[in-house]
Amino acid sequence: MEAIIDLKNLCKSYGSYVAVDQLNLKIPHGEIFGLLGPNGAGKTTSILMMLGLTEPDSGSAIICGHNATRDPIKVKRVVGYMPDNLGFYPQLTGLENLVFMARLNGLAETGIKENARKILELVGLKAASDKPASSYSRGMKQRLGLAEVLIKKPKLIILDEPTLGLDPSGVKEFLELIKSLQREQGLTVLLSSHHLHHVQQVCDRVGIFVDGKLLATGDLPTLSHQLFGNTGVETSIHLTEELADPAILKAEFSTFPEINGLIVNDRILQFNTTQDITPKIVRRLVELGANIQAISHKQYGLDEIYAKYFEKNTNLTPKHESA
Ligand SMILES: Nc1ncnc2c1ncn2[C@@H]1O[C@H](COP(=O)(O)OP(=O)(O)OP(=O)(O)O)[C@@H](O)[C@H]1O
Repeated sequence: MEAIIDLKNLCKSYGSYVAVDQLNLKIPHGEIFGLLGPNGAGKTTSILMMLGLTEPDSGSAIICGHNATRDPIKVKRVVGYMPDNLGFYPQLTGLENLVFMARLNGLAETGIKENARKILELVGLKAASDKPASSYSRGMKQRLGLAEVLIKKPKLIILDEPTLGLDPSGVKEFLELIKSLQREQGLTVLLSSHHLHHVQQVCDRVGIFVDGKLLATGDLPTLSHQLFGNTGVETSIHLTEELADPAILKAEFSTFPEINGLIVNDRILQFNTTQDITPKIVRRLVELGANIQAISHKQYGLDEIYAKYFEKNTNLTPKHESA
């Protein structure tokens, strides 16, 4: 299937500062992709190149089959973009703002208000449609921003830091809305964020973007695998007494294909495994006569993955400062 976003060797510098460095990325139809990176990583610059609003120094951005640099108008027709700094006419109602935006986008006048009302209902603003935008909370403004994006019936929506400034319940609700749009309307979504947990909640795949470089892409297990090898899960088992012969135990567990490592430290057994096989390990230990006192279990999440990438790349971070 043709990729909705197809970026090849995309580069952009501001003077001697490299903001985006050889960005390669394909996003298929129907995916929610999270571009995750700290402030200044180059996320907005990449998005602007995808929209044809900034010209790349080299490389290409093909969006829904159109070259963003050569055909920005065609890209604009099929992509809905929500920037991180939303602006509305405060004295106009939500409905009036939306109708105004629909006209700006050249949408047909027939049924324009009915359609706007439907979209406002879809994003959960039905009750507030006739209230001025100045009375909207941050979360409501984000929803109105999303409504403005959806009214042009885009194939792809690009959301730059959509959860910025929302409280935890606002974040949850907004992300659930995005997910339901993907499910019900088959939308493809690219969202940028520097919040790990937000991205983790909703994205099918994540790209970790640091210092202009896309360091890794994949779903959580894939990223975990790339970073931690096969040691994705750590299970620690505390026994009531020390083992008489740890070598026997090690030999026994060496036959488990999921186990990559076993460290025996007095009464503590630490298993590194490709997947969570805690019940299987416990069963075998009990069969071998071990008395278990406690079990703890840890699966690497996006936090560890993110931290690991930053740890790995701390030597890259000062690049900007030295520019
Ligand atoms: N027009 C510009 N002129 C010079 N430097 C720029 C320009 N636009 C962006 N930059 C620099 O390029 C780098 C990448 O910026 P960009 O806005 O793409 O990052 P970001 O990941 O979106 O971060 P943020 O979340 O802070 O917006 C930053 O260091 C920024 O200062």
